[in-house]
Amino acid sequence: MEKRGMIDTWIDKHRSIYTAATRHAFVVSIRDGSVDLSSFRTWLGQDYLFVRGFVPFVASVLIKACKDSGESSDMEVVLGGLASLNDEIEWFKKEGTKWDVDFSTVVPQNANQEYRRFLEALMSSEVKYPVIMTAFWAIEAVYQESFAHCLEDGNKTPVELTGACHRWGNDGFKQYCLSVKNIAERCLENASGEVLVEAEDVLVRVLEHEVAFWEMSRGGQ
Ligand SMILES: Cc1ncc(CNC=O)c(N)n1
Repeated sequence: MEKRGMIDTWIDKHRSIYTAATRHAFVVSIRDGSVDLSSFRTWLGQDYLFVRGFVPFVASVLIKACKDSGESSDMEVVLGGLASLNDEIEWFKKEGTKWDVDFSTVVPQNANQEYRRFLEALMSSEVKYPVIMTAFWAIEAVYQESFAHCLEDGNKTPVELTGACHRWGNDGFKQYCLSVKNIAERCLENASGEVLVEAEDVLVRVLEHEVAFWEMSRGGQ
């Protein structure tokens, strides 16, 4: 049995926003096959821009893992995540071609810009390792939970969208998210009350940004 840590406690406490982030109408529409392709194209273009901004964020997590973590394996987990972003960017480019989305003309919407500004603030050297690890876990876990849902039994996910769902919904990504969660939990066990307050706040804010991010797909432009 997995030990219950702070993160599970916080997820229970903030269950409604967690569900809003992991079962958004856009994700549910992929799963039930009713998805509007212009929404998917909007998400694809916005997420490509997001992921480009996520790379320096993960790089800053990597630096903290090297400097502030007492465990040498933390660095390897984060490095694995950074390496998979390399494949991910290539994947986005192929999808862009497939769906006729020209990334060079995509304009970041407000929710995207705000999310990226939030990530930039977290990249400061002042932000404590347990706090950035909690944020990192939440960002990855929302995509893992959302896209895994599109592949669960009974799905009617359109075959041309299963590539996206497998990217984040596969078992390897699930295991990787668990590794990040275990790192975060270990750090939180030894954190001060002040750091715990900060980590919980950052967790909720990630979930809010993720909801706002999915919401952009409604615009469908
Ligand atoms: C808005 C958002 N959140 C999380 C992820 C998943 N991490 C890397 O790909 C993502 N692609 N986009």
